Amino acid sequence: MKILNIVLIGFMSTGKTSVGKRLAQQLNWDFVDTDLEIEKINGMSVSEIFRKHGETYFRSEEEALIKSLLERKHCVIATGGGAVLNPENWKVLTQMGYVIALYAPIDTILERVGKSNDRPLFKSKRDEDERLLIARQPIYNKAELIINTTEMDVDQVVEEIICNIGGRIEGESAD
Ligand SMILES: Nc1ncnc2c1ncn2[C@@H]1O[C@H](COP(=O)(O)OP(=O)(O)O)[C@@H](O)[C@H]1O
Ligand SMILES: O=C(O)C1=C[C@@H](OP(=O)(O)O)[C@@H](O)[C@H](O)C1
Ligand SMILES: [Mg+2]
Repeated sequence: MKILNIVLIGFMSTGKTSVGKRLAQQLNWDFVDTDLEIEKINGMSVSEIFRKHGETYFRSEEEALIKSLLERKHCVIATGGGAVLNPENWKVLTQMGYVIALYAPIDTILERVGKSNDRPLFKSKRDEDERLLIARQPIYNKAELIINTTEMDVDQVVEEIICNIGGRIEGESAD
């Protein structure tokens, strides 16, 4: 099966946004980060949306945005970490393309988030954050490809994806 779009899922700070941007550049595809699109539409950051309107509003914006992507092709889509918890989003995203989960263990995630955490659902408290990671991981594990990014930098993750997709890009000839 040819790949029409690539969808990146996974926990906060596993690298979806950074990898997605670079992967799209390499493939010469569009890059869509669902959080950035929601920020553009609402004229404020995700954390401001959570503060002013609450998570329920953010999730409805996320669902509407993901639905609006359905007809797109040759896109790399970086989702927010909670997007695939909604079965409607899962349906659209799996229909759109090849779903890849990025994984990192909690200590790597804490290092990557660093001190400048602007993620409303990330508490920078190891036990609490790990509980959320463990609760969500079974959903991320439903992806067609899971990449453990612990020992990899962003370029290596991009390389791994490009190697994995091989000649399966839609629009490329089979030879
Ligand atoms: N493979 C990696 N190795 C080291 N740092 C990374 C890696 N992937 C992402 N980062 C860093 O981690 C932070 C969060 O990355 P980001 O792409 O925003 O993740 P996500 O979109 O999954 O939340 C950023 O500072 C980014 O530079
Ligand atoms: O995991 C989540 O529920 C969230 C992840 C964030 O995106 P990243 O995964 O890109 O940090 C963002 O969508 C929002 O803060 C909620
Ligand atoms: Mg992101």
